[in-house]
Amino acid sequence: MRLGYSVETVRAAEGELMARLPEGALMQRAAAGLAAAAAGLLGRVYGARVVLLVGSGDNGGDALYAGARLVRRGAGVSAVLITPGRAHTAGLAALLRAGGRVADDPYEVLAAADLVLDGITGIGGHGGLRPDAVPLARAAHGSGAVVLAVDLPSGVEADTGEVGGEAVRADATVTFGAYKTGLLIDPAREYAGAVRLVDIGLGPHLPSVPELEALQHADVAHLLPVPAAESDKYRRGVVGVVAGSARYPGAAVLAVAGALRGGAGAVRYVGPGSDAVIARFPEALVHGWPPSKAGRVQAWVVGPGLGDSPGVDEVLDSDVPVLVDADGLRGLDPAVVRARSAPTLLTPHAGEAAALLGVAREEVEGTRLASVRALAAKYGATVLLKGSTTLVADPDPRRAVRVNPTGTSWLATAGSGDVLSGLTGSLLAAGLAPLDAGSVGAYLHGLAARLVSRDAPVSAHDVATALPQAWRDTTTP
Ligand SMILES: NC(=O)C1=CN([C@@H]2O[C@H](COP(=O)(O)OP(=O)(O)OC[C@H]3O[C@@H](n4cnc5c(N)ncnc54)[C@H](OP(=O)(O)O)[C@@H]3O)[C@@H](O)[C@H]2O)[C@@H](O)CC1
Ligand SMILES: [K+]
Repeated sequence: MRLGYSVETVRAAEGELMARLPEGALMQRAAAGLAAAAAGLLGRVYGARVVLLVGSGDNGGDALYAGARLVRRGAGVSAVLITPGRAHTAGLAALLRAGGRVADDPYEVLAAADLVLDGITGIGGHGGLRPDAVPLARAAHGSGAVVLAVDLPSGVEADTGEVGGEAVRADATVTFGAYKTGLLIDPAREYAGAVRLVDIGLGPHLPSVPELEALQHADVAHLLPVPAAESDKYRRGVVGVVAGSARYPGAAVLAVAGALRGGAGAVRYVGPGSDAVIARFPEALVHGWPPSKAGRVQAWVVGPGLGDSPGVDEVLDSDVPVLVDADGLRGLDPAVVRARSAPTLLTPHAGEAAALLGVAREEVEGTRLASVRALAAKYGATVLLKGSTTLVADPDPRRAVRVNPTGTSWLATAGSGDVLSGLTGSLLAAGLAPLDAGSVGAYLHGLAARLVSRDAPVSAHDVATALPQAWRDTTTP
């Protein structure tokens, strides 16, 4: 599991650790890790041209000390001081002592740089880059040099992943002690490039529950349902799907395609897409209206391609977990969801989430973490917010929000959400808790898309077909 922490949590842990160490020791650990990563990116340090963008805080201090280490290995290092006279005093002295220099013309050194260390702001920065830093960040980006962000790309919000104004676009980021939540969430995640964590000994001082969790293969393998020897299809779980309409029969087929590959022992389908479903999947059990007469299920999926067809009220009336997606979310009443005796999992994209919250879509896209938490609180439900970084929030605000690391922009394709609904509903029926079902579903779905896409467009059908391979990949050590 990759864990993300808020600035407040990181600062508290740093404070505890710093109290036990000699002054400056923590910054030296950070600078050593940063210099090693910089050397790795450069390949050959001797003779390389390195530029440090140095802000007025400790983030600039890290860059200056790392710069001093690179000078000692033969690099030519120039510091660009964003606010001259306010750079980290001891760090600047160390750089100059080692043989580094302060740049006379920032744009000249940037144009010739092999590597730029972005030490303008770290966890102390707010509100995007200030105007004096903006042209320098742009020049770094346009220079052809590798841009390595110190702790965070300067200008992104460390806690939320929001990017309020301009920010540094990094090729890679070295972050200290713990992932900051913003590094795992778009849009900031995109600005960070490849993120490497440098251990500075913070671990024992961090709380056991982070703000954010990203599952990795081993976590998913641990959560996936495995049938016992004596399992029959009913014990493995039966998932019911209410989806599709005369207008969108394909949504029914795709939701069932996902459900058949999510570990449940059987899939029941109820709705106007029966003919299409049975023609494609003879193994599905199709039933006439209403869902309550379809026989026992352990979880329902309702909504994909439903149009104005009924189904949501009937399914929410049941006493088993329900996943509500797409058309099922339209006008969904929080009181009805809150009154349910079994868990509910909502799976909106940003537009649907915006409608449920009564805000603009852009607001949800720019504040994904706050939005998913707000929806989970409003509905008393688990919420999976689909998008460039899919987030899953539990209704209990003390639980960490899960962030999906396997997404790919090729997944933004018609019908892929229907596959995800079916898959995740199937995991619910197989007995996973909603937070686990949502995060494991998103993980497998993203991985399946990557497997079939390999940087080319994919169809939702392809994604469903690749799910068994994604499952196998996560469970094969
Ligand atoms: N604590 C530790 O143990 C360790 C911390 N470490 C490192 O320290 C970093 C945190 O350092 P920090 O707290 O000094 O804040 P930091 O991110 O440098 O920025 C604050 C300065 O930036 C300025 N500024 C603010 N907004 C701005 C903007 N939009 N655009 C431009 N400038 C802006 C603001 O200026 P002011 O408002 O005062 O004018 C203020 O002076 C952390 O990320 C990690 O790298 C590591 O060494 C490991 C040990
Ligand atoms: K930075």
